[in-house]
Amino acid sequence: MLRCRSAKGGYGSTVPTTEPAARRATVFQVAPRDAGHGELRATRLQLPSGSQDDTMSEETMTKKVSDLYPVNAFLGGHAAEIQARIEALEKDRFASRFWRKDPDLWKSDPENRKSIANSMGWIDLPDKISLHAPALAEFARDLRICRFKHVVHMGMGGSSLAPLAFREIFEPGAEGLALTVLDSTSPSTILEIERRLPMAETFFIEASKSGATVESRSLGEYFHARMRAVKGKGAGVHFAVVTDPGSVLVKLAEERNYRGTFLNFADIGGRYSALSFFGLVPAALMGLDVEEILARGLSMMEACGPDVPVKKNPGMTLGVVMGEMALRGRNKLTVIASESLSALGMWLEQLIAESTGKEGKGIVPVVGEPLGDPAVYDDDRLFVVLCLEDEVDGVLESRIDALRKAGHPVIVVPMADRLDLGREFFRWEIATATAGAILGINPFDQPSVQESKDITKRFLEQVRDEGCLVEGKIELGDGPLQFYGIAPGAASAGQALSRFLKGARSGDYLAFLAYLPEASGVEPGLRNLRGLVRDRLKLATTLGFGPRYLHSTGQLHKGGPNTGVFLLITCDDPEDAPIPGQPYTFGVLRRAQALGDFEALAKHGRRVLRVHIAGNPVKGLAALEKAFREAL
Ligand SMILES: O=P(O)(O)OC[C@H]1O[C@H](O)[C@H](O)[C@@H](O)[C@@H]1O
Repeated sequence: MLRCRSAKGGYGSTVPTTEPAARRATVFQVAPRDAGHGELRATRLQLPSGSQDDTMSEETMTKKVSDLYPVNAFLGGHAAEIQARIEALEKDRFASRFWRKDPDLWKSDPENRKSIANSMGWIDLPDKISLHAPALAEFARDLRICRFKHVVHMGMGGSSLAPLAFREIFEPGAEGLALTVLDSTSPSTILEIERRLPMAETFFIEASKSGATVESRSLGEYFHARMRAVKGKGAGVHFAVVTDPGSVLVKLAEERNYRGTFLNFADIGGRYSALSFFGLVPAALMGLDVEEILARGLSMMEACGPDVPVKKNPGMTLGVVMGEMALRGRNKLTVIASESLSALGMWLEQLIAESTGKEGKGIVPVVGEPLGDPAVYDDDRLFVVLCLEDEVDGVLESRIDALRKAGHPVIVVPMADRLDLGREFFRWEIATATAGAILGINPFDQPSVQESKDITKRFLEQVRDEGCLVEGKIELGDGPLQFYGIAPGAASAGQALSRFLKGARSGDYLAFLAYLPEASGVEPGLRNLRGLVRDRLKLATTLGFGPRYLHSTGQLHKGGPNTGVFLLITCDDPEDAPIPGQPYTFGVLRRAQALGDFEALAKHGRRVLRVHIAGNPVKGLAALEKAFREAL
């Protein structure tokens, strides 16, 4: 339902002063649908309450039941177990119960049953949200008419990773706005965006299901204050929120006359929200073909329907493979994504890690690790190849073939084109929820995420009370590297790392938790470290930039199996930015988040070491690589 209301503030102020008078008049014509005063038209898009409906219409589900989406799977000797599991699920009427949102497929205690029943609003999203695609296109058209050129999407985890995938995988449409996704508290990232984008032509989306996430709230306040400095009371026309009904953002948007309020379904968790307003609003503003993306999602939804046998269900069979492989020790789901699809890997990482990493169980997604020869991998891997059909070349094929020949299971998921992203979002959501049932966990909650947040809050209160963060004592300094939390007796960086890595066993993974700028030179430096550890120790490696990973793999790190070895890397911020209304800056917030997670990991008995880089992070990473070479 699209509801228009008028609000004070004027389009006039959003139009560059060079705007021809005729165009300005057109802008004003868009506005007065209800009030007729040439005032700002605010959009409020609310999804129908039918979201809680348990039943799919006959028509929807029988239209095109198909098994058109097979994955090409080599099961590395596990075909019999997988077949047996498929038969067991069939006997248990898994598919029809799944579509009836039966919580007992996962958990039977009252608390989990309630949480699961309230989290399955995503299963028919491609169908029920497609009604709203024209309204999204209209919203995007209004922004174009008002001469907006850029959109900044601010959100964390499930509220930003699908937009990031759209941003990285697609070129903006011919008339689309250029999308920037901001999911960081790094001062240099924030200031770079502020310097790069002309405020008068920039539109901001604050996306948060809860409306309470500290990063998104701080970013929203920062850029609203900046816009007010430029536009005064007219700042609101540059903003929209995507959130759940009743969140503080709804009220805020009303008070500040924001241009748009997109109310999502409350029964969809962040990581299952790609095809809801959280993913689709930025996609529409980029000028993407949202209707076609949803049509692809719908075709997968139908192929995964309640009447399709599990063995022909492209989402559930994938989930069975993921779950069964994990139970058999192959729980490092290693994504080999072609360059153009690498951002899909980041979305998948959150979906899989946060959904399955709990109760000491979990599937560890390994994304962005350089592809190696079969000999550098332990037998804890399940490989998944994500590629566009026309990107599969002889080199990739022969490398995949080598993995198969060495006995590693490999699944190839080809996409006909980029629009198939709609299809894959849906397939992997079904697959992950199915794998969750096999592992016997609730795939829709994230009980361990709060702990780091609580400790971070304690550090920030310390700043409020004492004026600064207390970081603990540097236990070893070696050139630009300063170590915290090392085993006693180490006299050099190499020795500190050697002692730290000594206990790493087959089946463990090394996670690099980088509170570093995502600037040129940093990522290659970290990539080198990953390659080194993987090749020398045969350990799976992961990389997360802080604070993004807290909302992605953070749950798995603390709630999953105690097989992670964590190297947390911080560095100095060369510049900083204030957070309106707070006694601390973005730089302090980010450091408090790093310290909060370090403490939470230690509390869970995880093996964790912190190294701080003094000065240039690229040089620091080079020193770290040298130390790793000494240690391994
Ligand atoms: O959308 P929000 O309420 O701001 O939540 C953003 C993120 O916050 C937490 O970290 C959760 O673990 C994520 O699942 C969620 O996506």
